[in-house]
Amino acid sequence: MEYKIARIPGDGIGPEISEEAVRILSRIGELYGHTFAFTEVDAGGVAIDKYGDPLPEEQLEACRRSDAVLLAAVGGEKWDDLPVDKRPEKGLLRLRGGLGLFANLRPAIIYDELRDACPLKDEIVGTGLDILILRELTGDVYFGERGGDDITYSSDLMNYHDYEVERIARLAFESARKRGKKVTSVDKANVLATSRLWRNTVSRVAKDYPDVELNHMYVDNAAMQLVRNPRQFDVVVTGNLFGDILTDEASMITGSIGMLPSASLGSTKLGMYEPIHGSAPDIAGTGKANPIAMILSCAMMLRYSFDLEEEAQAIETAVKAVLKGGARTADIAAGGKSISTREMSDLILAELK
Ligand SMILES: NC(=O)c1ccc[n+]([C@@H]2O[C@H](COP(=O)([O-])OP(=O)(O)OC[C@H]3O[C@@H](n4cnc5c(N)ncnc54)[C@H](O)[C@@H]3O)[C@@H](O)[C@H]2O)c1
Ligand SMILES: CC(C)[C@H](C(=O)O)[C@@H](O)C(=O)O
Ligand SMILES: [Mg+2]
Repeated sequence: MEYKIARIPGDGIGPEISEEAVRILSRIGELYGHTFAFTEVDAGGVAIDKYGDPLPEEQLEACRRSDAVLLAAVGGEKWDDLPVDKRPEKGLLRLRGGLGLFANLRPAIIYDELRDACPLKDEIVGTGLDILILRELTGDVYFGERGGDDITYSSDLMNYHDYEVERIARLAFESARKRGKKVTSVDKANVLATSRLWRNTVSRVAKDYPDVELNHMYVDNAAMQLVRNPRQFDVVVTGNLFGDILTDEASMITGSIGMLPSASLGSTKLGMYEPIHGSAPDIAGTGKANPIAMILSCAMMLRYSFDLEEEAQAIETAVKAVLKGGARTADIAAGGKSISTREMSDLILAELK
């Protein structure tokens, strides 16, 4: 069967890790008899340089015509002086909004093999820590009206509708049913009206899931609890901005931001898959980038957009085996010997037999 993938290499380390994703998927295709047909799509800084727009309409259309989108990362210092609506990151937001991808799944899983890179090793290594953070992705302050001049006054409107909260809350309860049967909803309902709406809506939806335990937590406390006792969490559901921040934190308690994949889903099978990290301009071109978050994002794509569970697990098993064998990129080497981006993906490829 042929699967059409829109591939967005983007900026910084993006093209480097995106290339590794193609190698891994091509091997999966050979092994299991699938064809992955890639169309390269320009988005982010590279598209600003080429077309003066971080996501020209025809690039978005190419994504719409695909079965899934594989995005590496966008952004970088070169475009840092641009106003928010013209920046590379705006291209990413337009992709998420334009494709209707309201649910961002960010699994934070502990790899016991990474013990030395894990700052909470004594608390969580060997405990099977597995948190699923569900981040609402097409609402909140990211998509609200903006105003001002960036110098004397500026504003970003934070807003949510009940239906936007309801659909992500339902996904959280459905996911929890298949896992640890616990949902923690994170908000700032002691201060924000949007969080009052969030909390009321999640509580209402919870009535349809009496078998799932629900607790509410303020975001500042959640940030602290993630470090103090991450094992209390099963599924975490939260808004766009809080989810952005908490997932970077969650990645670090499990070892490195270079390890965390994500799936952005909507109401159709067309999803977008991307590592949670950015374009890492500080290591771009050095061969130091960890390709694992990108490679695990491919596994999520196989699972959620293509229903290829066995193939998804083959990638995940190969990654685990390589980590078990001791291979480390610099971010997970804990000061020890490290290998390059290409060497890491060569090892993962070799495990895919
Ligand atoms: N999805 C995306 O495209 C995305 C996500 C986050 C940030 N960004 C953009 O990326 C640019 C840089 O942002 P930032 O520096 O705040 O965050 P970043 O995630 O790019 O980097 C933060 C730190 O983590 C390291 N890091 C990130 N990914 C790594 C990997 N795969 N392997 C090893 N180390 C890795 C970097 O070297 C850096 O020290 C900004 O323009 C930002 O807007 C894009
Ligand atoms: C680059 C930026 C727009 C993006 C976000 O804030 O959603 C990133 O930080 C992420 O986590 O995917
Ligand atoms: Mg982020």
